[in-house]
Amino acid sequence: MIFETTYNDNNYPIILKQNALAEINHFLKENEQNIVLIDQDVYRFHKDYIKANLENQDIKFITIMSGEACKQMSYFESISEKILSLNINRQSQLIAIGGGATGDFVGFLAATLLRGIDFIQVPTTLLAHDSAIGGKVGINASVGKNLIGAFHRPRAVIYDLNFLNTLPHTEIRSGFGEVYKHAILNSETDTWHLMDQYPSIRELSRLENIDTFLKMGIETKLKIVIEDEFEGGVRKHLNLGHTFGHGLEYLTKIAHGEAVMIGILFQKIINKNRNLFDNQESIHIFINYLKELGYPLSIINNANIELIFDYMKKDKKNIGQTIQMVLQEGEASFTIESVSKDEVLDAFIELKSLINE
Ligand SMILES: O=C(O)C(=O)C[C@@H](O)[C@H](O)[C@H](O)COP(=O)(O)O
Repeated sequence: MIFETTYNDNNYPIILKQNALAEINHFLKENEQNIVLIDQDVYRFHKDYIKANLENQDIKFITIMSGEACKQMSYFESISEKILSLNINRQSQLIAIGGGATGDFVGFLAATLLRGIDFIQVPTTLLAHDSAIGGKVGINASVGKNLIGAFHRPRAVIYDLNFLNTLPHTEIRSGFGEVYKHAILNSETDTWHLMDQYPSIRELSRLENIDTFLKMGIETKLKIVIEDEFEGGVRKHLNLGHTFGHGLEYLTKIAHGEAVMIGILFQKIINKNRNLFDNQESIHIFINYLKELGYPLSIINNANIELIFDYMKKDKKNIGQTIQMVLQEGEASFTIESVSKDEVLDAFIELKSLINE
């Protein structure tokens, strides 16, 4: 499958298929530096496959720390210096091979080195079907996630489904969180269809038909980011589950998409308390589903809501001193609303009691 963005200019393709990696050769620059920055674990597992697919065997590889660990300012500085020591110029390009964190980090290097050079996203996880598209790139600050960043479009996204075969369960659950989010944003039909296809972790870990749902996710995301690239309005909906999720993730270090799924649950409780889309029944169905898939709900028992709330106060959607959350008003209908501290504390007490029922 090939998708193409439909901006006014600088469009890029998203190539999604088994063995997509070979397509990268069409995007390598002749007589310029192409530098691969690759998650060290991905390099360990897949270096032979990756190198076998590259026609230019002189490409420089730099392995980087795996996962969120790379998204630190000190690491950003050291890798920047390393790349600059290779005498790059504005025609050079970076190639990010790894999960969402790798893409965010390498994209931010590309956005800032020499005030901006090209980069290619080669996502290797389920989660990265979301993060590789739309141009959000960045690193973390000590006070919160993704607080230092830019919007910088990739030149191409090459999504080789072969990489998904070696993902551990946590990583599958994490990516599935974003797939699920896209289904909710899209329609109730897609959400039920997804739940029917993957009723438990057994079916989910086989990832049968996952390309159908990745297609749905990518189409959903593309529609939104093309309408509102810089997150002035509708793009905020893509942050569903992230206000609480980012706080929980940063505090507990659980995987991003696992935290987002718990953030979606938190958002459902607030929806119910405001008589919006959810009710007791829909929340119970969702909790049971999360349990079937093995999401780490028990992490909530020892989480400190005051600390999570401090992270929520740093969320980029906030206006003035108020926390803004994505809430659901109806099927595929979302709104951004201010949420008070009392409301957050009440929802957290309810969340704790519901997961332990
Ligand atoms: O693309 C977007 O916009 C999103 O919000 C997608 C999110 O799933 C993704 O995790 C994103 O990186 C979060 O962005 P942030 O602005 O909340 O840091």
